[in-house]
Amino acid sequence: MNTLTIKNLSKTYRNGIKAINNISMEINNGMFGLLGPNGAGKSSLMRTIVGLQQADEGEIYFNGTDIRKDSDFIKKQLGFLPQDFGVYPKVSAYDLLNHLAILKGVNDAVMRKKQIIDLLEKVNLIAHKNKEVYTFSGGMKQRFGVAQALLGNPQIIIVDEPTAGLDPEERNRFNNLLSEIGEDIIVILSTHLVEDVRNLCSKMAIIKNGSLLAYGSPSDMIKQLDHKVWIRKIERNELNDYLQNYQIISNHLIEKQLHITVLASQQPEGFSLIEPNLEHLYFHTLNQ
Ligand SMILES: Nc1ncnc2c1ncn2[C@@H]1O[C@H](COP(=O)(O)OP(=O)(O)OP(=O)(O)O)[C@@H](O)[C@H]1O
Repeated sequence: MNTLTIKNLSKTYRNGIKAINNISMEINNGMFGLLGPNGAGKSSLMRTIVGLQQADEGEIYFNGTDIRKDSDFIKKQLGFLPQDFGVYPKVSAYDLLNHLAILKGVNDAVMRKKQIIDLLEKVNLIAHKNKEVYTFSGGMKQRFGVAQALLGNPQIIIVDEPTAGLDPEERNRFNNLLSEIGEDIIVILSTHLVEDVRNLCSKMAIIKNGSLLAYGSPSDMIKQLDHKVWIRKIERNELNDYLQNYQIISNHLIEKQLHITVLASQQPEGFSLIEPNLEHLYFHTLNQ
Protein backbone atom coordinates (compact mmCIF):
# COMPACT_ATOMS: atom_id res chain seq x y z
CA MET A 1 0.00 0.00 0.00
CA ASN A 2 1.32 3.46 -0.93
CA THR A 3 0.71 6.55 1.17
CA LEU A 4 1.04 10.18 0.21
CA THR A 5 0.87 12.48 3.23
CA ILE A 6 0.48 16.23 2.87
CA LYS A 7 0.90 18.33 6.00
CA ASN A 8 0.05 22.01 6.35
CA LEU A 9 1.05 22.82 2.77
CA SER A 10 0.96 26.47 1.66
CA LYS A 11 2.07 28.31 -1.45
CA THR A 12 1.75 31.99 -2.33
CA TYR A 13 2.76 33.18 -5.81
CA ARG A 14 4.79 36.35 -6.33
CA ASN A 15 1.63 38.23 -7.33
CA GLY A 16 0.27 37.61 -3.81
CA ILE A 17 -2.25 34.87 -4.71
CA LYS A 18 -2.33 32.18 -2.04
CA ALA A 19 -2.99 29.18 -4.28
CA ILE A 20 -2.51 26.57 -1.50
CA ASN A 21 -3.67 27.50 1.98
CA ASN A 22 -2.62 25.15 4.78
CA ILE A 23 -3.76 21.89 3.16
CA SER A 24 -3.33 18.56 4.97
CA MET A 25 -4.50 15.14 3.78
CA GLU A 26 -3.51 11.52 3.35
CA ILE A 27 -3.99 9.56 0.13
CA ASN A 28 -3.71 5.77 -0.31
CA ASN A 29 -3.97 3.38 -3.28
CA GLY A 30 -7.08 3.86 -5.37
CA MET A 31 -8.55 6.80 -7.18
CA PHE A 32 -8.59 10.08 -5.33
CA GLY A 33 -10.63 12.95 -6.75
CA LEU A 34 -9.45 16.50 -6.26
CA LEU A 35 -12.49 18.57 -7.05
CA GLY A 36 -12.74 22.34 -7.25
CA PRO A 37 -13.87 25.18 -9.51
CA ASN A 38 -11.52 26.96 -11.93
CA GLY A 39 -8.77 28.72 -10.05
CA ALA A 40 -9.31 26.68 -6.85
CA GLY A 41 -5.65 25.70 -6.68
CA LYS A 42 -5.80 22.14 -8.03
CA SER A 43 -2.99 22.54 -10.56
CA SER A 44 -0.90 24.40 -8.00
CA LEU A 45 -1.26 21.50 -5.57
CA MET A 46 -0.48 18.94 -8.29
CA ARG A 47 2.58 20.84 -9.48
CA THR A 48 3.84 21.09 -5.91
CA ILE A 49 3.38 17.36 -5.27
CA VAL A 50 5.23 16.40 -8.46
CA GLY A 51 8.07 18.76 -7.57
CA LEU A 52 7.63 21.25 -10.42
CA GLN A 53 7.41 24.04 -7.83
CA GLN A 54 8.29 24.42 -4.17
CA ALA A 55 5.82 25.00 -1.35
CA ASP A 56 6.50 27.91 1.02
CA GLU A 57 5.49 25.88 4.04
CA GLY A 58 4.46 22.35 4.92
CA GLU A 59 5.61 18.83 4.29
CA ILE A 60 4.93 16.10 1.72
CA TYR A 61 5.82 12.48 2.45
CA PHE A 62 5.60 9.59 0.03
CA ASN A 63 5.76 6.20 1.76
CA GLY A 64 7.43 7.91 4.70
CA THR A 65 10.13 9.78 2.72
CA ASP A 66 10.15 13.58 2.85
CA ILE A 67 10.06 14.43 -0.86
CA ARG A 68 11.23 18.00 -0.36
CA LYS A 69 14.53 16.63 0.91
CA ASP A 70 14.68 13.82 -1.65
CA SER A 71 12.82 15.02 -4.75
CA ASP A 72 14.36 12.24 -6.91
CA PHE A 73 12.58 9.68 -4.74
CA ILE A 74 9.10 10.80 -5.81
CA LYS A 75 10.14 11.54 -9.39
CA LYS A 76 11.18 7.88 -9.83
CA GLN A 77 7.83 6.65 -8.49
CA LEU A 78 5.60 9.18 -10.14
CA GLY A 79 3.86 9.65 -13.47
CA PHE A 80 2.24 12.95 -14.42
CA LEU A 81 -0.31 13.81 -17.08
CA PRO A 82 -0.43 17.61 -17.08
CA GLN A 83 -3.35 19.68 -18.33
CA ASP A 84 -1.52 20.79 -21.45
CA PHE A 85 0.37 17.74 -22.54
CA GLY A 86 2.53 18.84 -25.48
CA VAL A 87 3.94 16.40 -28.03
CA TYR A 88 6.74 16.81 -30.55
CA PRO A 89 5.64 16.79 -34.18
CA LYS A 90 6.94 14.11 -36.54
CA VAL A 91 7.59 11.53 -33.81
CA SER A 92 5.70 8.25 -33.70
CA ALA A 93 3.91 7.04 -30.56
CA TYR A 94 6.44 4.24 -30.14
CA ASP A 95 9.50 6.46 -30.61
CA LEU A 96 8.17 9.13 -28.26
CA LEU A 97 7.51 6.56 -25.53
CA ASN A 98 10.96 5.11 -26.11
CA HIS A 99 12.53 8.55 -25.71
CA LEU A 100 10.48 9.32 -22.56
CA ALA A 101 11.27 5.89 -21.10
CA ILE A 102 15.00 6.55 -21.47
CA LEU A 103 14.54 9.92 -19.73
CA LYS A 104 12.71 8.07 -16.94
CA GLY A 105 15.65 5.74 -16.53
CA VAL A 106 14.25 2.57 -18.11
CA ASN A 107 17.72 1.66 -19.39
CA ASP A 108 17.42 -2.01 -20.35
CA ALA A 109 16.47 -2.02 -24.07
CA VAL A 110 14.61 -5.35 -23.97
CA MET A 111 12.61 -4.38 -20.89
CA ARG A 112 11.92 -0.96 -22.36
CA LYS A 113 10.51 -2.44 -25.56
CA LYS A 114 8.30 -4.86 -23.63
CA GLN A 115 7.04 -2.11 -21.36
CA ILE A 116 6.20 0.20 -24.27
CA ILE A 117 4.33 -2.54 -26.17
CA ASP A 118 2.44 -3.55 -22.98
CA LEU A 119 1.46 0.06 -22.31
CA LEU A 120 0.35 0.71 -25.88
CA GLU A 121 -1.84 -2.38 -25.59
CA LYS A 122 -3.21 -1.24 -22.24
CA VAL A 123 -4.26 2.15 -23.60
CA ASN A 124 -5.57 0.57 -26.80
CA LEU A 125 -3.14 2.35 -29.14
CA ILE A 126 -1.06 -0.59 -30.30
CA ALA A 127 -2.55 -0.38 -33.80
CA HIS A 128 -1.35 3.23 -33.97
CA LYS A 129 2.15 2.75 -32.62
CA ASN A 130 3.86 4.04 -35.77
CA LYS A 131 1.59 7.07 -36.19
CA GLU A 132 2.80 10.53 -35.23
CA VAL A 133 1.25 11.49 -31.91
CA TYR A 134 0.40 15.02 -32.98
CA THR A 135 -2.03 13.56 -35.55
CA PHE A 136 -3.97 11.71 -32.79
CA SER A 137 -7.49 12.76 -31.77
CA GLY A 138 -7.95 14.39 -28.34
CA GLY A 139 -8.95 11.09 -26.72
CA MET A 140 -6.07 9.17 -28.27
CA LYS A 141 -3.64 11.86 -27.09
CA GLN A 142 -4.98 11.57 -23.55
CA ARG A 143 -4.63 7.78 -23.62
CA PHE A 144 -1.12 8.24 -24.95
CA GLY A 145 -0.60 10.64 -22.03
CA VAL A 146 -1.57 7.87 -19.62
CA ALA A 147 0.87 5.48 -21.29
CA GLN A 148 3.74 7.97 -20.85
CA ALA A 149 2.69 8.59 -17.24
CA LEU A 150 2.88 4.83 -16.58
CA LEU A 151 6.42 4.39 -17.97
CA GLY A 152 8.79 3.08 -15.33
CA ASN A 153 5.96 1.48 -13.27
CA PRO A 154 5.16 4.46 -11.03
CA GLN A 155 3.41 3.98 -7.69
CA ILE A 156 1.51 7.24 -8.01
CA ILE A 157 0.09 8.96 -11.04
CA ILE A 158 -1.41 12.41 -11.19
CA VAL A 159 -3.78 13.45 -13.95
CA ASP A 160 -4.84 17.07 -14.28
CA GLU A 161 -8.26 17.71 -15.90
CA PRO A 162 -7.77 14.73 -18.23
CA THR A 163 -11.22 14.48 -19.81
CA ALA A 164 -11.62 18.14 -20.80
CA GLY A 165 -12.61 18.26 -24.45
CA LEU A 166 -13.25 14.51 -24.84
CA ASP A 167 -16.51 13.23 -26.30
CA PRO A 168 -18.63 11.01 -23.99
CA GLU A 169 -17.39 7.75 -25.50
CA GLU A 170 -13.71 8.69 -25.24
CA ARG A 171 -14.33 10.04 -21.73
CA ASN A 172 -15.79 6.68 -20.70
CA ARG A 173 -12.93 4.79 -22.26
CA PHE A 174 -10.42 7.06 -20.55
CA ASN A 175 -12.17 6.78 -17.19
CA ASN A 176 -12.29 2.96 -17.42
CA LEU A 177 -8.58 2.97 -18.06
CA LEU A 178 -7.90 5.17 -15.03
CA SER A 179 -10.09 3.07 -12.80
CA GLU A 180 -8.26 -0.11 -13.88
CA ILE A 181 -4.91 1.51 -13.08
CA GLY A 182 -6.20 2.82 -9.75
CA GLU A 183 -6.59 -0.69 -8.36
CA ASP A 184 -2.86 -1.06 -7.67
CA ILE A 185 -1.41 2.43 -7.25
CA ILE A 186 -2.42 5.94 -6.19
CA VAL A 187 -4.20 7.86 -8.94
CA ILE A 188 -4.96 11.50 -8.20
CA LEU A 189 -7.58 12.89 -10.53
CA SER A 190 -7.82 16.66 -10.54
CA THR A 191 -11.05 17.86 -12.10
CA HIS A 192 -14.01 20.20 -11.93
CA LEU A 193 -16.31 17.44 -13.25
CA VAL A 194 -18.36 16.12 -10.33
CA GLU A 195 -19.59 13.21 -12.42
CA ASP A 196 -16.08 11.87 -13.02
CA VAL A 197 -15.36 11.89 -9.29
CA ARG A 198 -18.71 10.26 -8.52
CA ASN A 199 -18.08 7.49 -11.03
CA LEU A 200 -14.46 6.79 -10.23
CA CYS A 201 -13.22 7.88 -6.82
CA SER A 202 -13.49 6.22 -3.43
CA LYS A 203 -11.93 9.23 -1.70
CA MET A 204 -12.07 12.88 -2.57
CA ALA A 205 -11.30 16.41 -1.52
CA ILE A 206 -13.07 19.65 -2.40
CA ILE A 207 -10.88 22.73 -2.60
CA LYS A 208 -11.67 26.37 -3.20
CA ASN A 209 -9.45 29.45 -2.99
CA GLY A 210 -6.56 27.19 -2.05
CA SER A 211 -8.30 25.79 1.03
CA LEU A 212 -9.51 22.28 1.75
CA LEU A 213 -13.27 22.47 2.36
CA ALA A 214 -14.14 18.78 2.55
CA TYR A 215 -12.23 15.52 2.54
CA GLY A 216 -13.31 11.87 2.79
CA SER A 217 -15.35 9.20 1.07
CA PRO A 218 -18.00 10.64 -1.29
CA SER A 219 -20.72 8.27 -0.04
CA ASP A 220 -20.05 9.08 3.65
CA MET A 221 -20.14 12.79 2.93
CA ILE A 222 -23.33 12.51 0.87
CA LYS A 223 -25.01 10.63 3.74
CA GLN A 224 -24.73 13.76 5.86
CA LEU A 225 -27.26 15.38 3.51
CA ASP A 226 -29.82 12.55 3.86
CA HIS A 227 -33.40 13.89 4.36
CA LYS A 228 -32.16 17.46 3.95
CA VAL A 229 -32.23 18.16 0.21
CA TRP A 230 -35.46 19.52 -1.29
CA ILE A 231 -36.45 20.60 -4.77
CA ARG A 232 -39.24 22.58 -6.39
CA LYS A 233 -40.16 24.12 -9.67
CA ILE A 234 -40.31 27.92 -9.59
CA GLU A 235 -40.90 30.86 -11.91
CA ARG A 236 -37.92 33.00 -12.90
CA ASN A 237 -39.30 36.09 -11.16
CA GLU A 238 -39.47 34.18 -7.84
CA LEU A 239 -35.78 33.29 -7.86
CA ASN A 240 -34.51 36.33 -5.91
CA ASP A 241 -37.01 35.68 -3.17
CA TYR A 242 -35.86 32.10 -2.78
CA LEU A 243 -32.19 33.09 -2.93
CA GLN A 244 -32.77 35.42 0.03
CA ASN A 245 -34.89 33.12 2.16
CA TYR A 246 -33.46 29.63 1.71
CA GLN A 247 -30.15 27.87 1.99
CA ILE A 248 -29.68 27.33 -1.73
CA ILE A 249 -27.73 24.42 -3.15
CA SER A 250 -28.35 25.17 -6.80
CA ASN A 251 -30.83 26.46 -9.31
CA HIS A 252 -30.97 24.94 -12.74
CA LEU A 253 -33.21 24.22 -15.69
CA ILE A 254 -34.92 20.86 -16.09
CA GLU A 255 -36.71 20.64 -19.43
CA LYS A 256 -36.60 24.45 -19.69
CA GLN A 257 -38.30 24.91 -16.31
CA LEU A 258 -36.32 26.53 -13.50
CA HIS A 259 -35.87 24.30 -10.44
CA ILE A 260 -34.37 25.25 -7.14
CA THR A 261 -32.65 22.85 -4.74
CA VAL A 262 -32.30 23.83 -1.09
CA LEU A 263 -30.95 22.43 2.15
CA ALA A 264 -33.34 22.30 5.11
CA SER A 265 -33.86 19.99 8.09
CA GLN A 266 -37.68 20.27 7.70
CA GLN A 267 -39.76 20.21 4.54
CA PRO A 268 -40.09 23.76 3.17
CA GLU A 269 -43.53 24.55 1.78
CA GLY A 270 -44.05 23.34 -1.77
CA PHE A 271 -40.77 21.42 -1.91
CA SER A 272 -40.28 17.65 -2.42
CA LEU A 273 -37.55 15.56 -0.83
CA ILE A 274 -34.84 14.23 -3.13
CA GLU A 275 -32.01 11.80 -2.65
CA PRO A 276 -28.77 13.72 -2.07
CA ASN A 277 -25.95 13.22 -4.57
CA LEU A 278 -22.36 14.35 -5.02
CA GLU A 279 -23.38 17.42 -6.96
CA HIS A 280 -25.54 18.58 -4.04
CA LEU A 281 -22.64 17.99 -1.66
CA TYR A 282 -20.25 19.84 -3.97
CA PHE A 283 -22.41 22.94 -4.42
CA HIS A 284 -23.42 22.97 -0.78
CA THR A 285 -19.75 22.81 0.26
CA LEU A 286 -18.73 25.57 -2.16
CA ASN A 287 -21.61 27.82 -1.04
CA GLN A 288 -20.89 27.52 2.66
N1 LIG B 1 2.41 30.71 -11.83
C1 LIG B 1 1.44 31.44 -11.27
N2 LIG B 1 1.70 32.72 -10.88
C2 LIG B 1 0.73 33.46 -10.29
N3 LIG B 1 -0.53 33.04 -10.05
C3 LIG B 1 -0.82 31.79 -10.42
C4 LIG B 1 0.13 30.93 -11.04
N4 LIG B 1 -0.45 29.74 -11.29
C5 LIG B 1 -1.71 29.84 -10.83
N5 LIG B 1 -1.94 31.06 -10.31
C6 LIG B 1 -3.19 31.53 -9.65
O1 LIG B 1 -3.38 30.66 -8.53
C7 LIG B 1 -4.77 30.35 -8.38
C8 LIG B 1 -4.95 28.84 -8.47
O2 LIG B 1 -4.68 28.43 -9.79
P1 LIG B 1 -4.61 26.90 -10.26
O3 LIG B 1 -4.22 26.88 -11.71
O4 LIG B 1 -3.79 26.15 -9.29
O5 LIG B 1 -6.14 26.49 -10.09
P2 LIG B 1 -6.95 25.27 -10.71
O6 LIG B 1 -7.86 24.80 -9.63
O7 LIG B 1 -6.02 24.29 -11.29
O8 LIG B 1 -7.78 25.98 -11.83
P3 LIG B 1 -8.20 25.45 -13.31
O9 LIG B 1 -9.26 24.43 -13.09
O10 LIG B 1 -8.73 26.71 -13.94
O11 LIG B 1 -6.96 24.94 -13.96
C9 LIG B 1 -5.49 31.10 -9.48
O12 LIG B 1 -5.97 32.30 -8.93
C10 LIG B 1 -4.42 31.36 -10.52
O13 LIG B 1 -4.68 32.56 -11.24
